[in-house]
Formats: sequence, C-alpha cells, structure tokens
Amino acid sequence: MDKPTTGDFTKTPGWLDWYTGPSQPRFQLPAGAVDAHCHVFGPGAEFPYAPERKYTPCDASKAQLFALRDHLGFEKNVIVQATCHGADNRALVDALIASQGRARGVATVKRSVTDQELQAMHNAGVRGVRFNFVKRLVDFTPKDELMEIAGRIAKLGWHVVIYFEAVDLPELWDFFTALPTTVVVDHMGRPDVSLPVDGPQFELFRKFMRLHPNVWSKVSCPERLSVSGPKALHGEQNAYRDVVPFARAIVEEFPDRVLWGTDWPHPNLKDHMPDDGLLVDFIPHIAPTAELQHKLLVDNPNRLYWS
Ligand SMILES: O=C(O)c1cc(C(=O)O)oc(=O)c1
Repeated sequence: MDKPTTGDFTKTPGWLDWYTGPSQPRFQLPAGAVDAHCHVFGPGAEFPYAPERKYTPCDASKAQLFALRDHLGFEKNVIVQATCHGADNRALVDALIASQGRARGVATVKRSVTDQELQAMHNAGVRGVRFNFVKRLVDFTPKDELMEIAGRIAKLGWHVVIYFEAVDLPELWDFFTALPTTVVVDHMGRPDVSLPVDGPQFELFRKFMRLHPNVWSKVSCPERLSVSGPKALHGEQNAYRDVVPFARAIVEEFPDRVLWGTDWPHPNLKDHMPDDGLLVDFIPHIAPTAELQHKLLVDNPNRLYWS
C-alpha cells in the first residue's frame, strides 16, 4: 500500500499514521466477510476536514481502504463517517459510489438535512446515522434533535449507530432505549477491561442487549480497549488478552447481533498502531467456532446492510 500523506493540513501532534505493509492474516476469513467498521479520511486536499473537528488525521483514502480490504480478504466494507469530517459526508459518499456496491455507509447528519439529501445518501449506500456521545470527539447535540433525526431515518429503514463510554450508559439509557430503529453500539460501549467481565459495569451492557433485542454490538477495537496488551505487532498471535473475555461473552450470548470491523485507520490511538493482519487473527479468539465466525463476519452484516 501507499504511504499516508497529509495534504495541506497539519496533523494533530503525536498522530499515529496507519500501519503500512500489514501482514497476511493466518486466519482465513470466510467467503463474503465484511469489515463492518472502518473509515476514510479525506484526502484533505480533495475532501477538506471539517472546521469543527477535534483532531486532524493523516489521509486515509478510499483506494487505500479498498487495497486493505483485498489484502486482508474481506469482500465488503461498512464505512463509518469519522468525526474529523463533521456532518460533511462527501468523502464517505464518494467512497461508497466508487466501491460499486461493495461498501455501505453510516453518515452523520444534522437536523437541517433535507429529505432529498437523505435519499441521495441512501442511493449511494448509506444505511445508518451515527450519534456520538464521546465528549473528546464531538460537541453536544440536544437529544430532541437526535430523536427527530432518528424518526426521519427510520422511515428509510436505516439504523442508528451509537458511540459512548461505559460510564455514561446509565445516563444515556432512557434515550437509547427510546430509539425507534435497530441500534448498533460501537466497540461494546467501551468497557473498562481492567474491571471484571462479570462485574456491574459490563453486566449493565449485557442487560442493555438482553432486554432490548433491537440492540446490536460491534465487538471491535481491542487495540483501543486493551490495557494489558500484548499489541498486535511483530507477529503476535495472542494480542489484547484482556479484551478477549468481554468480546467473547457478547459473541456467544448474542451471536445474531454482533459485527466486527478493523477500525482502520484507527483514529486517535496514542500508544501504538496495530498490524491489521494481526487484528484479523484476533477474530477466532472471540468467535471460536466456524458457525460464530460466519454469523459475525458474513450473515449479520449482510442482513443489516445488504438486504
Ligand atoms: O469518528 C471518529 O473520529 C472516531 C474516533 C474514535 C476514537 O477516537 O475513539 O473511534 C472511532 O471509532 C471513530
């Protein structure tokens, strides 16, 4: 793959660029596998980063994403609008159209979005909107605005993707459970994996999924959640041990409501940038049987995004 560029923008100090030359995964993905959480950044020279962004990344183009897809052995992508592009979905839509049906998208919209704009996004392959509650990434949007957007996109058959941190789930519970669509949680609601997997924090998340059959979870981002490592670098086949029990518990209890994605190009990692090939090798640790792997990687994402 090409090396990352920066265009005319200056990257956030300490920014880690995505890993070039990822290894060939040892785990062979099943035919039809979907990378259900990844992003495109710019390129900034073509699709400028949003003025209200909280970070400036290195570029991560659609061509680079599709090269990674092919290298790792995925058939398709779900591209999630990154907060560095705000509610300007042009880079996302451009990538969706270029994918020729091999990518679907999750957009960020404001209440001012028109029905024609929503329809155009639908035609390009958008199937959801993302509501972000991680304070370091976005400015606050009132919940009545978000609920209004949810009501409108529900009519298109779209779903809502939510990104929040585990400590905020109690406060957000009533809003989340009132959403009228399928609800997809990013990265298992970001549990603190140094706490017990059967402790109150993660138990609340499991209860959230148990009580609400419309709630799905991405069991992605061990590289973001792990405290103990080891990192997915230098051929490590047993990376991020502390995340395994959390992700595996969700995959085994809710096999028909889980998704997996690389999270490439891994925005805002501070510590290291994983080898995406080794991230794929993480999958059998959390989905140990061929049946669970097929649901996670093929059946579930195809049902949600391509049917
Ligand atoms: O849209 C983003 O900016 C974004 C950021 C992060 C993060 O910084 O945790 O994770 C994501 O999955 C997406």
